[in-house]
Amino acid sequence: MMEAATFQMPSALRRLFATILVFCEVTDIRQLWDKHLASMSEDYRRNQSNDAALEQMVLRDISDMLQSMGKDIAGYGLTELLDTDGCDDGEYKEVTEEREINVDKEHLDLFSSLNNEQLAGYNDIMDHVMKQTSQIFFVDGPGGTGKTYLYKALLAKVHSMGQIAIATATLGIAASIMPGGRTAHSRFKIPIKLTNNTMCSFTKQSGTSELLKQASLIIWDEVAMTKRQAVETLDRSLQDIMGCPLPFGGKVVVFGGDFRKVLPVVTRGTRAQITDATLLRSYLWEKIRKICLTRNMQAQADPWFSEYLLRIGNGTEETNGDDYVRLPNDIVIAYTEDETAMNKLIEDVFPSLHANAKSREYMSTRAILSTKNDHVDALNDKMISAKKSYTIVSTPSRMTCRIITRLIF
Ligand SMILES: Nc1ncnc2c1ncn2[C@@H]1O[C@H](COP(=O)(O)OP(=O)(O)OP(=O)(O)O)[C@@H](O)[C@H]1O
Repeated sequence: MMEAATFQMPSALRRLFATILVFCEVTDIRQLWDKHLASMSEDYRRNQSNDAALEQMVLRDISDMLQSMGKDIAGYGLTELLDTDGCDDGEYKEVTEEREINVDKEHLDLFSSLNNEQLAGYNDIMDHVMKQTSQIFFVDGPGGTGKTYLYKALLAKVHSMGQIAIATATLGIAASIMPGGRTAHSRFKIPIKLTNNTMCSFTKQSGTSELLKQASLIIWDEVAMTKRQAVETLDRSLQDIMGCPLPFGGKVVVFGGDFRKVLPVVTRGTRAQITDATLLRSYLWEKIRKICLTRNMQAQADPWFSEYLLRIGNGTEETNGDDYVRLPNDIVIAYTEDETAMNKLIEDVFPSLHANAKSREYMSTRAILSTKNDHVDALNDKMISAKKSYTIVSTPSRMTCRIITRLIF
């Protein structure tokens, strides 16, 4: 934390703190908290001078992150997180925050560039928003087909009409790319332990309840990764606060995701148990209207690759007896004992690197992914030792899907 505090933003420090809580065995959490609270709250201090309120803001952010990792901040012996579901100046904080979300002109303009599939979905959803008629949607599309693009266009439209649109996602990273996005668990206060009867933990008089009542549109992305019980919990709670027996209390709800990707985590679960935990097995599934996006907007320049990915995701690509898919030779760099393969990988991903190393566009649109830090270090060392002033980043990036398959075998 001390090292990170010297060069990290406060939000990154808070994320690091939450990660340490979850994955490390800290002997004195309180001491770690006291030592780094000031650095973790630097950004909030600009608008908040009261120390107690400041501490609550940091606690709330860390609590949200812990919640997205399936943990409860109450179990770490930190200062108690007060329930802020209060009403100031006649309006709840949750509602004010949502109303204050700026409408991004760029996002409003996305409407004019939606492809046919996106546009059909957009019109259908907006039709229900305008008429306020109950409907659940599921935007089904493999990665790169423009689900987020569609959500951004929808959110901008609803916000521009002065109405409330709630953007959530199962994962924090997916939520963060939507305006006002929060993890679904923290936004809807979904309990960590789920049964077939659980309810969200907000009360009918709370700010969260008021926000949901006022919402014209609710978006929940990457829902394929969450357990169906979490979605069903929201369904029950919305019916309860709206006093309406229709799904989600009659709200317009848009789910999105891709069941070809990662499914919910079921500890030591069998394949059948994992499948049973998905939204596909929920009583809600048959009530959901599907919007299918099939055109890969990210890989437009490479239709073969986009179709290949689709075939793998759909399970239609030929496999051998053990369910393995053979990668075509032209996207594989064959492993060699010496450094030939590694050199080829670098040259393939970073062609004419020396000439382009100072180009932000060039460097930010390519990366080599590696499963191990040791390999990242080896690649970095190799490039740095060639007296070039750049590094390979090992973070997963949207631009790297082509590169993932170019690992050395
Ligand atoms: N209609 C469109 N016109 C131009 N670009 C588009 C369009 N739709 C999507 N894109 C671009 O395609 C890329 C992938 O889109 P997006 O991130 O929305 O896909 P996604 O389905 O959410 O992917 P993932 O599931 O991996 O998150 C982005 O760079 C986006 O800007």
